[in-house]
Amino acid sequence: MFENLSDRLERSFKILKGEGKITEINVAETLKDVRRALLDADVNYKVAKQFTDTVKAKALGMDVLTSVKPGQLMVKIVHDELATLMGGEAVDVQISGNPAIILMSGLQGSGKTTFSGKLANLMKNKRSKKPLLVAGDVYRPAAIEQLKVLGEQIQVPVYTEEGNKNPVQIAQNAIKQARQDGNDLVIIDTAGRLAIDEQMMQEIKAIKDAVNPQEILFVVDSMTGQDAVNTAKEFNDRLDFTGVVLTKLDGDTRGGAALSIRTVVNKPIKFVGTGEKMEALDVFHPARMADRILGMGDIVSLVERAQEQYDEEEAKRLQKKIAKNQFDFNDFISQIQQIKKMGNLKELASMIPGVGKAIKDMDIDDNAFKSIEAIIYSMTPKERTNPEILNGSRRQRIATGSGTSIQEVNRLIKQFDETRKMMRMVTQAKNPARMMRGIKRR
Ligand SMILES: Nc1nc2c(ncn2[C@@H]2O[C@H](COP(=O)(O)OP(=O)(O)OP(=O)(O)O)[C@@H](O)[C@H]2O)c(=O)[nH]1
Repeated sequence: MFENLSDRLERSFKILKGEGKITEINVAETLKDVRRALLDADVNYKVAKQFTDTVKAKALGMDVLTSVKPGQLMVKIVHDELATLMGGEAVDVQISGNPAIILMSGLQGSGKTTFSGKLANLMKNKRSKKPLLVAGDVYRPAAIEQLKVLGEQIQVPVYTEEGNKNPVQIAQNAIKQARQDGNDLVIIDTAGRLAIDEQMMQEIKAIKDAVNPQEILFVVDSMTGQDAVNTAKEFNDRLDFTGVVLTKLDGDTRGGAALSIRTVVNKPIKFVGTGEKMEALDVFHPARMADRILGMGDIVSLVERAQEQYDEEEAKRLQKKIAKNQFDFNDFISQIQQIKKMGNLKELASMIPGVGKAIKDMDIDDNAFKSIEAIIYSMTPKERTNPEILNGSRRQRIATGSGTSIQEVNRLIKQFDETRKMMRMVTQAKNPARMMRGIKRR
């Protein structure tokens, strides 16, 4: 995401970074370039103009031209202004109240149902909440079904009233049910509507008035560009929502909506959706997003993502096995699964500073682990726990079973052996002499 914008901005700053050639003229030129880049990324015209005007004023105020590193100072000013444009500080979602009630709004297909599931999952796992999901789309039976499937997947109950066509009643009944069952968070998914559909706009307003939610989140597909900003405005006029959720930021979006929405509706962006999986949800941090736009990477989010998925118990168990030299193919595959849980590989790699641009045209296959998994799953349980018994004929059988080649199987087993040796050495590192002997033997 934002690739075009970060490329363009980087190019605009290049002139400024060149030594000794900075003049008032090329600062002005750069800012013109910045504005053009913003407009091309689908940022609202007024927002882009206001942005460059502010940057200019700040640059003059700080006497950029006579500073030691004018180029870097300009980048910093633009970075800080980008963060301010997107709201400055991260704003948390309100979950006080028992039950706390969160109402979803947004256009058809914006990703409301998927986000409702992701939010319930996050609240359950990270905030120790007991959420209840409510299927408030009375028009599309498939939408109710979709929510039920998600609920099952993340193990969160879903309240439905098939046959009842009154979403206000459904929402009220769901809240009663939540009180009875001790659910302290109610997430109400509603029917996707077109802003111009008066009846449907009245309906969601009626739900709001009846249940008085702590949060009304406006879910918007970031790929819709300028339209997203207009729709946000219409929904905000009617509902006075409390926050914005940008979905599909993993897609081929130009990102302008993210930059404009905050200014246009003056409501914070609270979450961003970055994929179809239930884990693909990030709390929105303006400064980190500014880093990303300027190609500085987002290492903090990457570390957080790793920590979230890191299973301490599992790590302890593994450590013990490694120490006893019992690390086997079952552990190997469980490690792969942990990495996969962190999300899309290309997206993860692009959070590393400097890597985003380098890999933007590269095809990083999310199925990179597929053949490894196929090979391991084609082993018998005995082979997985005792890799030593993998002789030639067993390897051939595994290759056939997994639809790979004997070379691939050999390569994997070799890699596995090396990993095991390395692990063993690291655990012996407390005894350097033994470790050195180990290295010499290799
Ligand atoms: N790549 C990507 N796809 C997403 C994301 N969020 C949702 N989707 C996909 O977008 C499509 C629409 O999402 P839904 O959650 O069904 O949208 P909705 O707003 O509930 O749609 P209606 O039920 O028609 O109102 C689905 O195929 C989702 O898998 C995201 O962050 N990234």
